[in-house]
Amino acid sequence: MTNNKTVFITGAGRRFGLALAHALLDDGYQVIAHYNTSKDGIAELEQRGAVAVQANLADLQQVARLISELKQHTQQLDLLVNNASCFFDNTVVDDDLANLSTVLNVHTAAPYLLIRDLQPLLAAANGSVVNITDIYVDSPSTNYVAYCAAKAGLASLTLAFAKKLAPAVRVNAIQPGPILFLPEHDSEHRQKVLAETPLKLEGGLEPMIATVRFLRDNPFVTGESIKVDGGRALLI
Ligand SMILES: NC(=O)C1=CN([C@@H]2O[C@H](COP(=O)(O)OP(=O)(O)OC[C@H]3O[C@@H](n4cnc5c(N)ncnc54)[C@H](OP(=O)(O)O)[C@@H]3O)[C@@H](O)[C@H]2O)C=CC1
Ligand SMILES: Nc1nc2c(c(=O)[nH]1)N=C([C@H](O)[C@@H](O)CO)CN2
Repeated sequence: MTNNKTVFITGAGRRFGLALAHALLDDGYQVIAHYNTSKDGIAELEQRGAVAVQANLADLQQVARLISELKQHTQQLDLLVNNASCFFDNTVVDDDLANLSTVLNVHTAAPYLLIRDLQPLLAAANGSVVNITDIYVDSPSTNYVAYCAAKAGLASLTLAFAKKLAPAVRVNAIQPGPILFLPEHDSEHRQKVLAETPLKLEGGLEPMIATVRFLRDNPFVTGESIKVDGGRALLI
């Protein structure tokens, strides 16, 4: 059963983006799922009727092409979720300056272009944008300096576009904490993070999905940023 509403999710091929895409398919949305390399997850979504679009968001020419492709698929956009992210630490960034551009483009420049150029489709639906930032925006990690700066840029875009696009379009953010560790995160890292997390658990993806639904469905919230972090922001 479709609700005749359309969502575009970046980074929908794995982990949170993939889970969110499945949840919005469950809600009856037409899902346009962006991916860069995760084809397996995307194939699952396509089997459920989602439309897949590929782009490396580090390359702003590909972002421009992605926007053109999107406009061929739909004339309205009820929800845009800027989720794509590359969690590069200082070593990765300092080893290759191209990675610095990647971090800044994926987290800040690409969302800027997507919101700017998809604004007419969002306004046509009185839609909204949800930007996925990070609790590190307010208390940057010294090990992920460029990543935190780029996410802070996305947080600033949230406030600016909330002002600029009102009343037709709402723009909000979610600041995750430890929702889902990476496979490479060892027990020592996990224990350290959970020691800094008052609720003492890895949040999982459902609290994030519930928060996207809250921001999507609440007509009187814009320019807001909600922490979904088990309280970890209190201690870092
Ligand atoms: N997991 C956690 O505990 C936390 C997560 N967050 C944030 O929550 C969001 C979801 O987290 P999570 O699912 O763990 O994220 P992941 O790091 O697992 O995945 C991020 C997604 O971004 C996409 N991506 C990465 N680089 C590029 C690129 N150059 N071009 C296009 N797409 C790209 C990937 O696409 P593909 O797979 O197709 O290559 C992937 O689907 C992210 O924004 C993250 O920063 C914040 C704090 C904690
Ligand atoms: N793109 C990603 N960004 C972030 C992740 C992740 O897995 N992918 N994870 C974190 C958390 O801090 C996590 O590492 C807890 O240690 C931050 N951003």
